[in-house]
Amino acid sequence: MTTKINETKQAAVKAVIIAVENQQNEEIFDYKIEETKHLAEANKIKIVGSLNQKINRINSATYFGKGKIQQLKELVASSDADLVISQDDLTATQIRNIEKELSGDVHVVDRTAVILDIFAARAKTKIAKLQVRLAQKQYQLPRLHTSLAKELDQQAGAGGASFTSRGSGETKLELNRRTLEAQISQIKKELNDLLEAASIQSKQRQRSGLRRVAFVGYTNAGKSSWMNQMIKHFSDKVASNADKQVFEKNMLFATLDSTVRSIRLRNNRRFLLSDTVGFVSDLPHDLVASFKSTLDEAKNADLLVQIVDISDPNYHAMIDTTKETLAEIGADQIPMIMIFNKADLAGIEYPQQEGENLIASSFDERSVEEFAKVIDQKLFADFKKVRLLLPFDQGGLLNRLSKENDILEQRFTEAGTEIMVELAPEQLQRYKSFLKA
Ligand SMILES: Nc1nc2c(ncn2[C@@H]2O[C@H](COP(=O)(O)OP(=O)(O)OP(=O)(O)O)[C@@H](O)[C@H]2O)c(=O)[nH]1
Ligand SMILES: [Mg+2]
Repeated sequence: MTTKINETKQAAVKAVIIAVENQQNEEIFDYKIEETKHLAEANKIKIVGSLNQKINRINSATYFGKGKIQQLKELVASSDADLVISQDDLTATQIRNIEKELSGDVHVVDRTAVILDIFAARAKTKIAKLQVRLAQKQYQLPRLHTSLAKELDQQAGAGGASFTSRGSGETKLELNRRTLEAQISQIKKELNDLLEAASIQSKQRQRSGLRRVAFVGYTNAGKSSWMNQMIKHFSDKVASNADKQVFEKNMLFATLDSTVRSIRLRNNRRFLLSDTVGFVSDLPHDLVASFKSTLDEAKNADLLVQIVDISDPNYHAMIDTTKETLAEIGADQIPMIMIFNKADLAGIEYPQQEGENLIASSFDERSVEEFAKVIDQKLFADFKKVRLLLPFDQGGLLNRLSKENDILEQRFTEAGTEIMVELAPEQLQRYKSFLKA
């Protein structure tokens, strides 16, 4: 029976959430506290209490007012908490002042720090790691001279992450602004080089003329699961990694990189499908900025498919969160349909079309087939079936067309190759001189 010892050894960090409630956030206040709880849990932090104050203005020195800080002290002591997590971003002064009030080893962080921590722990690829490092450093910059800043740097340097769950041994190293700025530009440079190499691929895709669809939505809604189902059933087996599945897991922010796969429907219509990072409310601006290239996958899509976990009681708020994040990355004008996913858990009949949207489960083959139909109708609605006559010296065109479109008929005549093909409006424009009267 060593479990007891193991338990104490790995005892989770215990934290108290503090939040300010005002007219702007009262409607979504509970949802956001709930969200922070989940974020903390994802970092193996146990929430042992929460405290909120109804004030219209946050105290610039101590976040809460005087009396509330007193209550916080008592709560932290009685619940034996090691950490305080603020719902709003804190300044260096606020962190320092609250920590002083609490004394002892209790640390104060904000929700943004918790999110950065999760991202740091999840990042696997070189690009994702650098993107997180960049966001961390930028977050650190205005918070220099707090205990957090020192520790952050120490952790990042060691390749580790967690700065909400404190390790022991604080560094003596005093970081100055210039060192940090130099590190930031170094990371940016490294990242740019890597992204440049990667963007050659994405430019090639852009030029390919294939329609692009991106899964978007709240974290853990099932985007990667849908991606994998589409790869399994509709993969266009031309590229070497065409069948390669993506990582899906019941955890927040399982996906930090975007993946693009070529999909071929049963009627041979083709498009590019991408899976990308999930959203959460108030995603830190630094993170959004450093994940720009990853999020561009959504921004450059012709159609967005928002995956919604309809079994979650907060799914309406999650839809709003997704809408706000899409607006922040400049993708709110792109046409969008919804998959109300996890209908199996919600006890709703599926698959079921509701207007352009689908109630479904990614676990269900019929749902996947139904989604293929929905996509087919939506994505290719403006395609036109035409006959082209391509002179024999235009072999390149025929080659290109057969890569992007399904050649429905083909026959050789004296004047050239006559084909019947379905074209997108922009292709129709491009090939109009070859239209057969
Ligand atoms: N019951 C049920 N579970 C599902 C369904 N679709 C996905 N899941 C589960 O939901 C969890 C999250 O799935 P993912 O596909 O990783 O979610 P995601 O949206 O990619 O999440 P992030 O990458 O973290 O943003 C996994 O445990 C899946 O097995 C579904 O239709 N029904
Ligand atoms: Mg995912």
